[in-house]
Amino acid sequence: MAGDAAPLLNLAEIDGRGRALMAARSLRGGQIVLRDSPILLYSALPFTKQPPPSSSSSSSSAACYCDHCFRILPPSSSPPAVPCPSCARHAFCGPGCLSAAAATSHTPWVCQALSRLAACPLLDSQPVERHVQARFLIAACNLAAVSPSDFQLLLSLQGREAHADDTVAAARFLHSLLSSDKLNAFGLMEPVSSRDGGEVDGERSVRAYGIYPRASFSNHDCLPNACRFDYVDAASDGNTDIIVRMIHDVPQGREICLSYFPVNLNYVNRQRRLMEDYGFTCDCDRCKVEANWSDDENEHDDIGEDNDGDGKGWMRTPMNK
Ligand SMILES: C[S@@+](CC[C@H](N)C(=O)[O-])C[C@H]1O[C@@H](n2cnc3c(N)ncnc32)[C@H](O)[C@@H]1O
Repeated sequence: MAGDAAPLLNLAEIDGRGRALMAARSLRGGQIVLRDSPILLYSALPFTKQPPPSSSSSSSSAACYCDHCFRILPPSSSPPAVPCPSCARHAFCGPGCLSAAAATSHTPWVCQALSRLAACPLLDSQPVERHVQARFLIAACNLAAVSPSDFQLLLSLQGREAHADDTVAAARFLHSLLSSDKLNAFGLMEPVSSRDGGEVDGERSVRAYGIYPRASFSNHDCLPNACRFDYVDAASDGNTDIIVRMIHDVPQGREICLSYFPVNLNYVNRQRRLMEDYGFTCDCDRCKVEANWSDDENEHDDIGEDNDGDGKGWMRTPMNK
């Protein structure tokens, strides 16, 4: 992409689909075509009234994550996790993440905002999705303060520039931020073994969401030609980058698509999810075929395992994507 001497991907505008990633030259199956770093990361976990159990004393089977790099904190971590000195609610995998967080993702303002929200009695009646949206808004407002250029980039993903001069602009701004959360976030999945075998309601759950400015341009296809991977727990110093790898060869000029959820969903569930979460009807080659299947065939249970994951399921691993 941008900045490479001979880019593998370029950006194009496609009628009815908006911006899209295209193969700038022929690409091979297995080839890594994009590495991307997040401009924003936020926890996917609901707020709880109690501080999370400390990593050394926990007997809970639920996993705890570093609140900066989102690596798993092992139950008896050595060296132990470092709690935030102000709130003690948030923990970091080491002094490096603690000091990086204090300057970026867990500034004193974020710390106070999260603590106030956690103490808010109204929160109990809210669905997890609202908790996550609140986390996103706090992280996004903080980004505006700590990295205005990344904040502008975040807004540009929704095709809007920031105008904070009047009420309408402010409302648009908030709307665009919340849409951005829904449309552009990639889920970093919990490890397979962290909760009851890693499956919640049949799908792996998400530990954190990230906004990846270049990968965000990937459109959806129910039979994708690329998939994305993360390696959050693999690096000893934390790694929240994602990579996009080709599933098979494609010629120059072909659009590069991910699936926004597990590919094993049936036609009806895929269409429902795409309309509810992303606001479009999919007319990919697979949907054209499956649209003609009998009701019986289309309403069978989704089959197989969620074999990768991104909250939006597996291939694209943006929000739930
Ligand atoms: C993460 S964004 C992808 C980039 C987007 N096209 C853009 O211009 O910013 C997701 C949005 O892209 C559009 N989109 C993605 N896949 C599509 C598809 N297969 N058909 C139509 N629109 C699609 C939808 O508007 C969706 O909400």
